[in-house]
Amino acid sequence: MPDVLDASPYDALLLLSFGGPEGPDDVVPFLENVTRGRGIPKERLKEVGQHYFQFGGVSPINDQNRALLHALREDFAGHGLDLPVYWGNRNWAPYLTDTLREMVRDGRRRVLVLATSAYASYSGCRQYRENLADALATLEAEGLELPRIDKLRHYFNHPGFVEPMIDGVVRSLADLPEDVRDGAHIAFCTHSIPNTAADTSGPVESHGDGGAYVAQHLDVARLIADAVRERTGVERPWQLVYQSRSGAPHIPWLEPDICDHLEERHAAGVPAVVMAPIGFVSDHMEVLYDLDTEATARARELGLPVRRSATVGDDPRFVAAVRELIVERAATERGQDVTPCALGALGASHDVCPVGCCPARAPRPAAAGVDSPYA
Ligand SMILES: CC1=C(CCC(=O)O)c2cc3nc(cc4[nH]c(cc5[nH]c(cc1n2)c(C)c5CCC(=O)O)c(CCC(=O)O)c4C)C(CCC(=O)O)=C3C
Ligand SMILES: [Fe+2]
Repeated sequence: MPDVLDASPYDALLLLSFGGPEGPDDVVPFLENVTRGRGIPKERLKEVGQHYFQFGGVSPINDQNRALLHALREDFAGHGLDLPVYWGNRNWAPYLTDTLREMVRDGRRRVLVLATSAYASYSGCRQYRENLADALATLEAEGLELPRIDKLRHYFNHPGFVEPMIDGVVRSLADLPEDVRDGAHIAFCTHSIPNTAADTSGPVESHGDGGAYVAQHLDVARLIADAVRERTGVERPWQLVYQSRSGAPHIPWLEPDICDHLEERHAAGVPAVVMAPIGFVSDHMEVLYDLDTEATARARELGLPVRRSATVGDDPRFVAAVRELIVERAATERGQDVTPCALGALGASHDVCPVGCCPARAPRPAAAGVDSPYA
């Protein structure tokens, strides 16, 4: 028998994700769910719909979450962590509200949330918290007793998130033709967001150009680049670049875009590039289309060899990291003195989002933070 791990006071984990379409008929309603009230131009939506149709209308994200769910359950069982795991999405079935209702009916009273988003920002954090508040409001209106909901801290700098990505970059470099391998640059890729959203990402005191969003990505990029240099014995230039921009062209979003970056590197004589999608937890559509399809096609036109390195997905080290994060947070909630596990210069992120953290354009209730209207 393994030692028993203590998850109390928590009685359930909720894997909370984005959700994605599972067939052609799902694509338009999914996009409507995602973009409701967000002012994304129609042209952009048509284009993004095509990305999904090109893959049979199926996003891989749901199967990736099913695999993660399975791996978490196996890992918990194997380590004596007695904590049931549920799964709900913000934008597609199984919907968060339905999952949370099921959890309440199962008698769950203290829910810990694992979001499939590792960094600070409105899109990666508060929007998830707003959707949790919406779900709680619905259950409240149904007369159900509301559980207390906490959210695990941002895990971008947890070794179980960073180490699989180091391996991934090393593997991608090894996969490049030998004559371009040592000269290859690394492009660390993440989702572009509006500059204003980046500047206000994270706690108020960390605001500055690019805010916590950019600072956290730079910290991870530096960790990976340093480890890759140590492992391969070659110093390679790297840069943080962006992808998947939407929104009106006159509103500034984080740049450079990966495709422009590849052109610029090629023009500068760089012989190859590894694209490392550090902003994402699994190989979902933003990776499959924006990097593997669009950016890779651009590179081919240029004659620039590129490789795209792996996301963590259900890597056993990431799964173990989730378990460690749970045990750590549960101990903190029980009043124990805990040293949170984190790599890099920034240290562990806060457990509970402070007031004003990654604000929305229009204030809305958000659960699992200091400013939550719920207990
Ligand atoms: C920071 C960030 C992450 C990473 C953190 C996290 O993972 O949460 C992320 C993930 C994802 N984004 C996804 C899909 C989409 N995101 C969109 C739109 C937007 N994303 C934004 C930001 C982010 N997005 C923003 C600022 C917008 C503009 C509209 C708005 O301000 O809300 C749109 C609308 C069309 C478009 O314009 O692209 C779609 C379809 C999928 C699912 C992929 C699949 O199906 O496999 C995933 C995992
Ligand atoms: Fe997105």
